[in-house]
Amino acid sequence: MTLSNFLTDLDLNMETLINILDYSSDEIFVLDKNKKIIYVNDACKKHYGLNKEDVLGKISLELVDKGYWYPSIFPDVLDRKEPITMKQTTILGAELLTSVVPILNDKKEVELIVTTARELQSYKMLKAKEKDAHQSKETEDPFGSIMTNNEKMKDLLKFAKKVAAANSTLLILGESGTGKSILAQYIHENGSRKNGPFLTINCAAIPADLMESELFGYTPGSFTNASRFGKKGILECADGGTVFLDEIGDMPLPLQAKILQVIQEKTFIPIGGNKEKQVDIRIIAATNKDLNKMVKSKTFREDLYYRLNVVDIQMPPLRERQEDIIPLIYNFLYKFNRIHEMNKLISKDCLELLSHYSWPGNIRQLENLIERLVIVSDDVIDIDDLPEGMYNQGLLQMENTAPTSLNQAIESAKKEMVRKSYKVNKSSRRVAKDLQISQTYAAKLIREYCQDLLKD
Ligand SMILES: Nc1ncnc2c1ncn2[C@@H]1O[C@H](COP(=O)(O)OP(=O)(O)OP(=O)(O)O)[C@@H](O)[C@H]1O
Repeated sequence: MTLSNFLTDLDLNMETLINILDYSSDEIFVLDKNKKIIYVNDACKKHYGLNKEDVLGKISLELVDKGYWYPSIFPDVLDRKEPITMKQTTILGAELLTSVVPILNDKKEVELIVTTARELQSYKMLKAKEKDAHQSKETEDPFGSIMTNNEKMKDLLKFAKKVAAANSTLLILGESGTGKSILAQYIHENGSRKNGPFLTINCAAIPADLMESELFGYTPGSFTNASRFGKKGILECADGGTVFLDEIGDMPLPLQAKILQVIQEKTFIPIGGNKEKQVDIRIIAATNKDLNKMVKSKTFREDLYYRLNVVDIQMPPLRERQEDIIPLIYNFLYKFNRIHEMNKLISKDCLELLSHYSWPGNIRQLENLIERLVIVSDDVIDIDDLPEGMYNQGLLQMENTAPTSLNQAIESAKKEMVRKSYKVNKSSRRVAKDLQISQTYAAKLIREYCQDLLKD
């Protein structure tokens, strides 16, 4: 069979073509002469965590300004009117090799700009990013290693950057798994101590006596089983840097008193010692407990609470950052696909359900779930692969998100009818007939509402 026969048999209409382009693992991106994005394929989701609808019609510079990718390549192409290939980094940490080809009209003016972008290497989520040599100041990724699309989180990160510069003690509050530890690290990396050590102790994970020796160290022979050389504690090892006291709400009261002295006097005495040691450290503490309540019940020292609470930062739970759920899913999918040498995809229905789930364990729960799904699911992670409780709760939540306006209700009825009809009829011509609309309009609605079905 020749290629042309094959294409004729395929009934290669617009729908089929768009469907084919969405299968491409490379991103395809088309701009008009005003730098308005007039086409993008499905790959934009995994590269930027954005749906096509969020991208189409936007001026490319708006997305560059929001940090979705850098450096910008289009000004150069418009200027030079010749193809350019360059390395770019996206907001999700994907490294892309991007080729841009300008299409010129008879007058040698740029009519269209066609871009293809291929992933170069794994997403570098949460690792300090080396700045790309081409990266200009204006297009610099504004939040470094922490990824977010949520406005409240962006404000929080700006605030964190500001307080990073000061040397004050900080308290980070928030539910478990919301990213308190990585925020502490972010603050350290953005402050004047960034070249010093960043050491963490998890007060909930180690017994009280061990915690004391870990923090303060001990002198030679100070207790049975102690090393005869003694040992430096975390406070001393972190001199010139930052100590992160994770889960400080679990620190025993006697140790709270010793930490208070470190904060106030910058001095401490190692276990078994009699000489004070001086340290230059910044303390950042975090907890998911209600310290105020603990102060009232006398399980947390009031004076320490006020010393720690000079500046506090409240991490929002993931359920209040709904726009971050899908990008984070793609990040972790990418990460675990690479770690486990897999190439799993995720269905649109599954994504929708997960974005309505309440995530009580926040980002850590999401990360663990995606790793499990990458390992246990078939080629495409689907709703059936989810733990039952999650499936039921997500579904319930989706059903409860009922339309709140007439327009939304019409939109959702339209979507349901188009999807139903397309599932049965499988072509825009038959859908048009079924719903008594023009074929062009039917094709448009199918593209809008049935992307996932087009691939079946
Ligand atoms: N913005 C983010 N982008 C990507 N991954 C994140 C983000 N925030 C948190 N994570 C990941 O989620 C997991 C939990 O984050 P982290 O340990 O910082 O949370 P936590 O609030 O300190 O948790 P806990 O209270 O249990 O100590 C980590 O694996 C972290 O890498």
